Amino acid sequence: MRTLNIVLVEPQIPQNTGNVARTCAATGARLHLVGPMGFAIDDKKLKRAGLDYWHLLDITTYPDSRDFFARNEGPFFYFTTKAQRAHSAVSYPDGAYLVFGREDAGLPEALLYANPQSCVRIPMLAEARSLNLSNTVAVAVFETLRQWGYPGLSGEGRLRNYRWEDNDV
Ligand SMILES: C[S@@+](CC[C@H](N)C(=O)[O-])C[C@H]1O[C@@H](n2cnc3c(N)ncnc32)[C@H](O)[C@@H]1O
Repeated sequence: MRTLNIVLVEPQIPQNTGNVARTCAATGARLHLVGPMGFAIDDKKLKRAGLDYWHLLDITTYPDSRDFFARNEGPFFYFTTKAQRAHSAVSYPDGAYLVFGREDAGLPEALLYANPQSCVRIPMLAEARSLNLSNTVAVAVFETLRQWGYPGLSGEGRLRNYRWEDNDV
């Protein structure tokens, strides 16, 4: 079983973190929440967006980035609109940490300039400012899981009695 780590640095909007928590719970990704955050971990909006998936979640919280980087060795991949390389051009290794910035300010520029080779961008129109944080995480998680062959996940729903024909789209 492979390990995927999702890191939210200073998230501010509880519904975004709740959505991310649900994505992590449904895929087995570990969630790391790095403070200071814009809400309390027991916020009702956070729990509501995560629905009843919290018991499936492997979650760790950190007071700040210094504590997070002291306790985790990477490899880190920084998701930022400022990167030169597309997120899908990278082969994500087992144990990868996908790192995302706060909704208003993104990741600190000093961190990005210190690690330009590890920065990736989900392609967008040049004039678009950014994607929503929780959508960005979903795209990143599923690109990584696609590369890994969806380990431990099921691609089979309940429509089992249907047989695909060659001419089905
Ligand atoms: C709402 S965005 C932050 C916007 C901020 N003004 C910026 O330019 O970074 C929140 C986070 O989502 C991620 N993100 C949003 N759009 C992205 C994209 N196209 N490629 C990579 N990461 C993206 C980044 O991690 C970003 O820090």
